[in-house]
Amino acid sequence: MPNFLTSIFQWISGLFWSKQAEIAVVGLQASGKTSFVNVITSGQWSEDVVPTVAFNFRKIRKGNVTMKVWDVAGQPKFRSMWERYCNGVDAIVFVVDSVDQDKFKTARFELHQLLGQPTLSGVPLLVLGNKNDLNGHVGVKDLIRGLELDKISDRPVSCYSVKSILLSNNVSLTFILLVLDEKPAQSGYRASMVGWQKSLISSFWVHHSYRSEFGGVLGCLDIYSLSLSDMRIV
Ligand SMILES: Nc1nc2c(ncn2[C@@H]2O[C@H](COP(=O)(O)OP(=O)(O)OP(=O)(O)O)[C@@H](O)[C@H]2O)c(=O)[nH]1
Ligand SMILES: [Mg+2]
Repeated sequence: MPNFLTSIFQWISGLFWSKQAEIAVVGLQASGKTSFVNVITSGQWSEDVVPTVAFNFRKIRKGNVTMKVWDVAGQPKFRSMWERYCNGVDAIVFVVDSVDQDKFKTARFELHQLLGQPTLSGVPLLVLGNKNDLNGHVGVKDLIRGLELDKISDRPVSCYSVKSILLSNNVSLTFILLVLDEKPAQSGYRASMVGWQKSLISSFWVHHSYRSEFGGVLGCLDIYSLSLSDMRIV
């Protein structure tokens, strides 16, 4: 195709396929939120992270996807701010340190308290159990139980076990789009999930899928090894 036709084609397909999303990333301190956001925005893992004060805001564009990201601080004194940053977003990303099981109770409390805010009703939730490169981490099954994700019935919920140090920005964006594409059970929903699951399965080594076991949680996978170049933004 001549160049100008390709450009026109890209412009038209951009109109139909472009996605804009705004997300808020919350969770207890040191769970890895800023590390994850660094990966989404720069595609690179950085060792030099400092505890966030209040929040960081990032805007990124990749392919047809434009995403605004609020990376909110997790120390106790900042948690009352979470609701403000989550208000109006397309998805809440809740990051948990999957090794630090002593903190699950606090994480569960803070998560359910947040979701109980009337302003956030129905906002899709993506839970990332982070740091699965470390010994002693728990998989999605225990995360779902520990955080009582199966009790959340007023919004789409997904849970993935990951290591932010090994994600690429495509992979991270794909997770988020995955959540945004999950609709409450209705006709057509299953077909779209099957498509997504297939694209995930072809790109990842998936060790377990508990989807059928936990009716309330739409997508949940333990992801241990990734082929970083495979994920495509659609
Ligand atoms: N092993 C391992 N360490 C990680 C991973 N993700 C983050 N970390 C480490 O966890 C620590 C905390 O990471 P941050 O990204 O600052 O955590 P945060 O959730 O932003 O913390 P606050 O800003 O205080 O709320 C850092 O030492 C990171 O290097 C991971 O996937 N694996
Ligand atoms: Mg941070």
